[in-house]
Amino acid sequence: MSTHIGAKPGEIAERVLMPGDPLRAKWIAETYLEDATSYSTVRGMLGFTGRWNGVAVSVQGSGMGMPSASIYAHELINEYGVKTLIRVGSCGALTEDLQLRDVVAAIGSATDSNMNRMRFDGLIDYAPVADFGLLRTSVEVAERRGITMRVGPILAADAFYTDRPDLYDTLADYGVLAVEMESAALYTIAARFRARALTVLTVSDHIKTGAKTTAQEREQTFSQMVEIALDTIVA
Ligand SMILES: O=P(O)(O)O[C@H]1O[C@H](CO)[C@@H](O)[C@H]1O
Ligand SMILES: O=c1cc[nH]c(=O)[nH]1
Repeated sequence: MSTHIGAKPGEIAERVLMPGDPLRAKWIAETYLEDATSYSTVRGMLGFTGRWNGVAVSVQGSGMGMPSASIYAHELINEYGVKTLIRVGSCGALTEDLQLRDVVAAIGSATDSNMNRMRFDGLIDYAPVADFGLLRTSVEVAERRGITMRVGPILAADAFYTDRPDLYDTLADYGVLAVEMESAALYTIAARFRARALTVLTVSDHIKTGAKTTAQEREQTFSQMVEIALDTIVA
C-alpha cells in the first residue's frame, strides 16, 4: 500500500488510464476490461486492474485538480512501477470550432498553477508536453477507428470557476483548444520520473456557448476517448 492507494505490490499494471472521476474509472473497468478487479477504495478514489486485448491495464481515479492528480501520478510511478499513464478527462472548449463530445489530445499544457514555478524557482517557464510516441500512436488509433480527434495545446487551470474569462479568449487567440485541470502536472511528473504520459479529453462544456453535458454523461458516455486511450496504451 502507498499512502493514497490501497494496492498490494503487483496489483497495478504498468499501463494506467487516469480519469479524474473515480466513478468514470469504475465505468471504464466494468465496460471495457476483461476480468477487472478493484485494488483500491482508499478515499473513494477507485482503482481497477483488468485486461484490454489480453494486455494488463489499470484504471485509477485521480480526483480534480493538480494537487490531487500529482499524488496519484507520483505514487503510481514511484511506488507501483507504472510506466505509461493516459489521462482520460473532460474539458471545456475554448474555440468556436469545437463541439460537445469532440475528442482532443493535448500536445502540451499551459498552466496557471504555481507548482512548476516553485519547482523551477520562478526562473523557468517549463513547458509540460505529451510523450511523442503515445501522441503519435493515439492519432493513428483515432484514424483507424474513424474518430476525428483534434490535437493541440490546452490549459490546465487551478480553478473550474474562473474570475478571468478574458484570459480564455486570449489563450484561444494563441491556439489553445480547451481547459481542464490536471494535464500540466501529469506531464511534468511523468517527465521527472521517466514515465510516458498523454492526455485525451472529451469536450463536456463549451466555454463560449455555455453548452454542457450532464454529470451522468461525463461519468459513463465518453466512449470514443476511452477506446482511443485503451488501444494506444496497449500498442
Ligand atoms: O472529468 P475529469 O477527468 O475530472 O476532468 C475535468 O473535470 C473536472 C472538473 O469538472 C476536473 O478534474 C477537470 O480536469
Ligand atoms: O476543467 C474543466 C473541465 C470540464 N469543463 C470545464 O469547463 N473545465
